[in-house]
Amino acid sequence: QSTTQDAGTKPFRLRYAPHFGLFRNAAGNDLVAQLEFAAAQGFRDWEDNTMHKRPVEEQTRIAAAMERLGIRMGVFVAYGVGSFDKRSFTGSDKKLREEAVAEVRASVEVAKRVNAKWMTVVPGAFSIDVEEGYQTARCIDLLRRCAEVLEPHDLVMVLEPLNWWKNHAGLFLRKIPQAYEICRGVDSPACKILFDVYHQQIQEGNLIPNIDLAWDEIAYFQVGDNPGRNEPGTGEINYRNVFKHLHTRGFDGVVGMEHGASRGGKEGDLAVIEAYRTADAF
Ligand SMILES: O=C(O)C(=O)CO
Repeated sequence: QSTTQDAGTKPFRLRYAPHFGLFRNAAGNDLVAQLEFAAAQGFRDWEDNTMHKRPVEEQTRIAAAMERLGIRMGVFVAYGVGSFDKRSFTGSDKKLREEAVAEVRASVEVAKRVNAKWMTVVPGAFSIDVEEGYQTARCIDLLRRCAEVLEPHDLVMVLEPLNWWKNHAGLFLRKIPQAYEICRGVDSPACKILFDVYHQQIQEGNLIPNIDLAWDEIAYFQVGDNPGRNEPGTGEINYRNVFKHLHTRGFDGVVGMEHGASRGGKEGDLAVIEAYRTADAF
C-alpha cells in the first residue's frame, strides 16, 4: 500500500485505463470521485462500455471531469451490448443490418459528447448453417457501411474478438487472424482491432507473435489475467513482458483494464493499482 501511495501521480509507462466501479471501495460511488482518485494514482485514461446508455447530463458531467483531470476517454460499446445472439453482421436480414448501422451512427453523437475516438463493435453471432466465408463477406460489407459513417468524423470502431471457451461461445468474431482478415477487407482507418489479451489467451494464445502479426491493424488493447479475469499477476499471463513489448513498439494508445479485482474492499482496489505498478516496472 505504501508503494502505491509513494508512486502517487507518477505516470505509468503505458496508458492503462480503469473503468467505473474498479476503484469504488477506495474512491466512493460518485463517478467523478472515481475519476479524481484514478488521476491522483497516475492514470491518464479511462473506458466505459456503457457510456452510451447513460443520460446525456451524466455523459456531459463525466466528460467535463475528464477534461479537467487530463484523462483521455477510451472505448464505449457502439454495437454489441444485448446483440451477441443476433446474426446482424453475418446474416442477410436487412432490418437487423440497418439496425447495426443505425447504432453505429447514433454513437457518433455520444463519441463527440465524451471526446471518445474509439468505440467497440462486437459483430454478433456465428451461424452454424452457413459457410464461414459467406459470413465473413457479409460482415465486411456491413462494416464498410459503418466505416463510411465514422470516417468523416475521424472516429474508429475497434472490432473485439471474444473467446468461446470461457465467456462467449457462439460469437462470430473470436480470433485475431480473423479480425485481421476482416480489417484488411474493410480497408478503412475507421475499422481496426481491439486486442483483448485476456480473451486471446483463452482463445488462441501465442500472444506476442499474434500482436506482431496483426500490429498494423491493432488500435486498442484490453487486458485481464487468466483464469479469473482479474488484475495482472493473478494468473498465467506474463504481463510485464507483454507491456514491455507494447512499450518497445511505441504503443501510446489505450490499454483498457477490463477485469475485476482478485480481492475485495479498499485493499482489493489498491492491490489492482499495485499490480499495474509491478507489471509496468519493465
Ligand atoms: O463481454 C466481454 O467479455 C467483453 O470483453 C466485451 O468488451
